[in-house]
Amino acid sequence: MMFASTRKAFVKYLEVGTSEEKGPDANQQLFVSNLFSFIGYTITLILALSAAIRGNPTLSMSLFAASSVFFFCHHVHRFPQLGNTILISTRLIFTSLLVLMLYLVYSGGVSNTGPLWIYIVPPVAFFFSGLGKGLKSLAAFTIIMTIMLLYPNEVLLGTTYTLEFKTRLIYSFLTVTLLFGFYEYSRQKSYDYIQELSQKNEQLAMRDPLTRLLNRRGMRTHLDHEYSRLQRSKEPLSVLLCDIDHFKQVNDKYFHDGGDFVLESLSAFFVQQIRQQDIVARWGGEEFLFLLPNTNSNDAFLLAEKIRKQVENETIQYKNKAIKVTLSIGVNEVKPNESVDQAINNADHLLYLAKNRGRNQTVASNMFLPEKQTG
Ligand SMILES: Nc1nc2c(ncn2[C@@H]2O[C@H](COP(=O)(O)OP(=O)(O)OP(=O)(O)O)[C@@H](O)[C@H]2O)c(=O)[nH]1
Repeated sequence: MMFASTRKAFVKYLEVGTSEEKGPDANQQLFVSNLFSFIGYTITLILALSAAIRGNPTLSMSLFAASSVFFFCHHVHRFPQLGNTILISTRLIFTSLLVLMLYLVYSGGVSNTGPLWIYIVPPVAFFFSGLGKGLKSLAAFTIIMTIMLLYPNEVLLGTTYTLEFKTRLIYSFLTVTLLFGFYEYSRQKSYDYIQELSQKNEQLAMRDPLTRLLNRRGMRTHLDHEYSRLQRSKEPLSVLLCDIDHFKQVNDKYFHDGGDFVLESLSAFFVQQIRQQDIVARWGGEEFLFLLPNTNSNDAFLLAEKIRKQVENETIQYKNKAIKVTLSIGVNEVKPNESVDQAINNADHLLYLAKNRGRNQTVASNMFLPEKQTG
C-alpha cells in the first residue's frame, strides 16, 4: 500500500509539465527528460557531497553546479511562459552533461576515476538528438576529448593519465558510440516500419475492402470536417443516399460473386462521376453515401439524376452475362441548424420515398412530391 502510493507520487513527480493537449509523443519525451534530470541531479549531488567530504572543493562545486542545472531542467516545465520548455530542458541537460564529462576528463575526478562516466554520453546523445545530430555531437565531444588527452605535455589536463589509459579510453568510447549508434539505427528503422504499418492499417480500417471506397468510419471524419466548414463558410452542402434496387435478386440470379462484381463496378463508376472535392462512401451493403461540398439541392438532384439515368441505360458485363440494375436516390441539402446525422436521416427518408414510389428514381428534399402516375 505504502509502496504503491510512493510509486504513484514518484511517477507524478516525473510527469511534471505533461498534459493531455501536448499529446503522447511530447509527454513521453517530457517524462524521459524529467527522469534524466532526476537521475542527473541526485547522482551529481551525491558525488558533490562525497567530493566535499574528501576535501576536493573545486570538484564538489562543479558537481553541485551541474546538479543545480539538472534540477532546474526538471522544474522548467512549471514555467510554460518560458516557451518550448522541452527543448530548453533537453538542450540544457545534454550541454551540461557534455561540459561535466569534459571537466571530469580534465580534472580526473576522484582518484582519476572521473573519465569512467563518459560512457553515459552516447545513449543520452542518441536519445535527445536522434541518430544524425547525436553522431555529430558525439564526434565533436570525441575530438575535444582526444585533443585534451593527447595534447603534448598534458597542458590541457589538470591531472596525469598514462598513455595506455588515454588511448584505451578513446578506443573504448568510440566502440561504445558505434554500438549505441548501430542500436539507434536499428531502433529507428523498426520505429519507422511500425509507423508506416500503423498508418497503412489506419487507412485500411477506413476503407471497404471490396469496393476500396471509404467505409462509414472513413466517411465520418469527412462528414464532420465538411459540416464544420458549412458552419463557417455558409456554402451549401448536400448529401445523396443511393441504394441499388432489388439487389437481393441480383445476388439470387448471379450469386454472391456476381453481386460483388456489380458493387465493384458501380463504385468505380460513381468515383468517375463526381468532382475532386466530392466523396462517395459505401454506407451499407448496397447503399452509397455521396458528400457534395459547395452543392445546393438543385445541383445535387441534377447529379443524382445523371448517375441514375446512366446506370439505368448501361449494362454490367459479368462472365458473358449482361446485368442490369437501377438506383433509388434520396437527395438532401444539409441545413446549418441540423446535424449531419439528421441530414443523412432525412436523405434516408427521401430514399425510402423513392423506393416506395416505385424505385429507379430520385427524390430531393426541395421537390414537390406528387404521387407517381402509374399506367
Ligand atoms: N454480393 C453482395 N451482396 C450484399 C453485400 N452486402 C449486402 N448484400 C446483399 O444486399 C441485399 C440487400 O437486400 P435488401 O435489403 O432486401 O434490398 P434489395 O433487395 O436491394 O431491395 P430494395 O432495396 O428494397 O430495392 C441482401 O441480399 C444482402 O445480402 C455484399 O457485400 N455483396
